[in-house]
Order: sequence, then structure tokens, then C-alpha cells
Amino acid sequence: MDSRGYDSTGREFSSATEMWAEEIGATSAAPAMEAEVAPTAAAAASNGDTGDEAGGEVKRKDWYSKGIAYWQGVEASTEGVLGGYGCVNDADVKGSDAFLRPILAERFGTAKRHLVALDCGSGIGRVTKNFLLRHFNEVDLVEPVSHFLEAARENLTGCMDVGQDTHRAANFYCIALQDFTPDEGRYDVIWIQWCIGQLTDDDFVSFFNRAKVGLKPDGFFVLKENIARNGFVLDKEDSSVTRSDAYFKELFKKCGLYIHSIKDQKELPEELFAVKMYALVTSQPKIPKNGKRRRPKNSPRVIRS
Ligand SMILES: C[S@@+](CC[C@H](N)C(=O)[O-])C[C@H]1O[C@@H](n2cnc3c(N)ncnc32)[C@H](O)[C@@H]1O
Repeated sequence: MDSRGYDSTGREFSSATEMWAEEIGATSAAPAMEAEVAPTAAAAASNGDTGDEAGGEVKRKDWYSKGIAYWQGVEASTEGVLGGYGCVNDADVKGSDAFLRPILAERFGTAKRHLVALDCGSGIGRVTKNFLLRHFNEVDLVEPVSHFLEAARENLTGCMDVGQDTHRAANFYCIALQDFTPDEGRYDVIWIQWCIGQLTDDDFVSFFNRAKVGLKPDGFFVLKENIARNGFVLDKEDSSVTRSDAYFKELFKKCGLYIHSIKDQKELPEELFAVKMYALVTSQPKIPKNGKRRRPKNSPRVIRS
């Protein structure tokens, strides 16, 4: 990634490679944007200097410990996980719903079917409770900060009745995404919201590569994230990076993922980063010869007589 970026103190970096070199060690930073598969291993293998490698691992550990330590100090509440902007919850849920509904209908049809989702970096289960449980019969949560996950467990006891169906939070995994591998073929949707910035580029790529095996046929990822105007913005306080749309697209390519749909989240306060939703699939979406996407059968259409 060649674009320049900034950190939260206003310091400028000439490229993401320079920033990662400083944050997680020179030897692991540059190959991360070049490796296609399992870049962590590729980076390690290409590095003959074991001293640098060990130094890089220490820095990487520090990067993640700082991130976790930050969230451990945050109250387990909607205000807490939304950085004091609990007011965006309703718009967020509405936006997610409008984005997901037609894609679910298109990929899985409208016939009744048992749907399972994974909520990544779930925090207190806000996304699961307010949104995912409406669409999915089972939702698993993965979150590394134990007091958030405990709050999620409490917030999500019992089941939610949706029509004649029962929807429930099924499994709670207390683990960070860089260390998590989902069960094979369990999920229709893997939802990743407001947490991928905690992952370094190489862990981003290896996470998505591992997580692909967790998808059912026709399953897909949704990444909902803050978007930097250009390049990236590094937050030194919580060890996270806000990437630009171009940066994300470069990483998706490295993950072997294709964009099925993209939408901007509307109605956010002006002072916040823009937010985009990306639906990502593992094989190239088929575009009909006329260049128009097939519509789900139940969507509105113009009447032609
Ligand atoms: C801004 S909160 C968002 C929580 C939730 N996704 C939501 O939208 O309500 C960021 C979450 O990412 C979690 N997190 C931090 N580091 C992580 C990591 N390495 N892997 C997964 N989640 C992480 C935090 O503990 C926190 O719950």
C-alpha cells in the first residue's frame, strides 16, 4: 500500500509499509502486502535474520496487547463499544438491515432455511442482539475481551421468537480474530464490524483465508468498517488502523475475495469517519451479458404491459 497516512498524534508516514515496519517490525511489514496466502508464514520464511524475526514477534505481541488492554478498560455497554456514540446504534442497525436483506434473498432464496451467522469482534453482542438474531436461527460470537463476552452472554440469554422460528445465540468464543479459525462449513454469513482495524495487514489476510472454510456454499462475509479518506490513520491509543476504500480493496484481492456489493452507511454524525459495508464472496460474481445484476424475485419491479 503506497499511500501516505497519519497517526493519531499527527505524524505522517510515507506508506503503510513504513508504518507497519515501525509498529510490528520491519521484516514482517513489507512482505505482508505482497504475499498471496498465509503471509505470516511467508514473511517469516523469507526472513533469514532470526534476531529481527524475534523482535518483530515481540512488537506484534505488543500491538495486540495494547489493543486488548484498551478495550479491557472500556465499560461493557453500547456507549462503551461505540466510543461514546451510542446514538448511532439505530442508524447502524437500519443500514445493516437494508444492506443484508436483499443479499440474503438473492443468495439463499426466500424459502425457509436454517441460517447461521458468526459475529466477529462482537463486543457486548450489540450487533447480534439488535440485528443478526432477526435474520439468523443461530449466531456465534467471537470476542477476545472477556468482560464484553460475559455481558454478551447476559444480554443474549433465552431465545428470540421470529415468526414461528426460534433464534438464539449459540456459541461464545473468547479469542482474538488473528487466532481464530471457524468450524468448517458452519456459517451462511460471517459479519465483521468495527474490529478489523485491530488486525495487522498480514493477519487480516490470513484471518479471511482461514475464515473462508467456515462458510457454507453461497455463504459470504460482510465487513462493516470506518473508512479513511486516503491511505490510513493509525490510532496509537488502541492499536488500530483505519484504512481507505482503496487499501481495503487491495487487501480483499490478497485474500482472494470479490466484492458482491458495497453500500455507504447513512445518517452518521459528521465528525465521524465514513462507514462502508462490503459483502464479500469467494468466487467471482456472475455479471449477466447486459451488465445488469439479477434481482431477487421478491424485489419491486416496473410493470411492463
Ligand atoms: C468498536 S468495538 C465494536 C464491537 C461490535 N462489533 C459492535 O459493533 O458493537 C471493537 C471490538 O473489537 C474487539 N477487538 C479488539 N481487538 C480484537 C481482535 N484482535 N480480534 C477481535 N476483536 C477484537 C474489542 O474488544 C471490541 O469488542
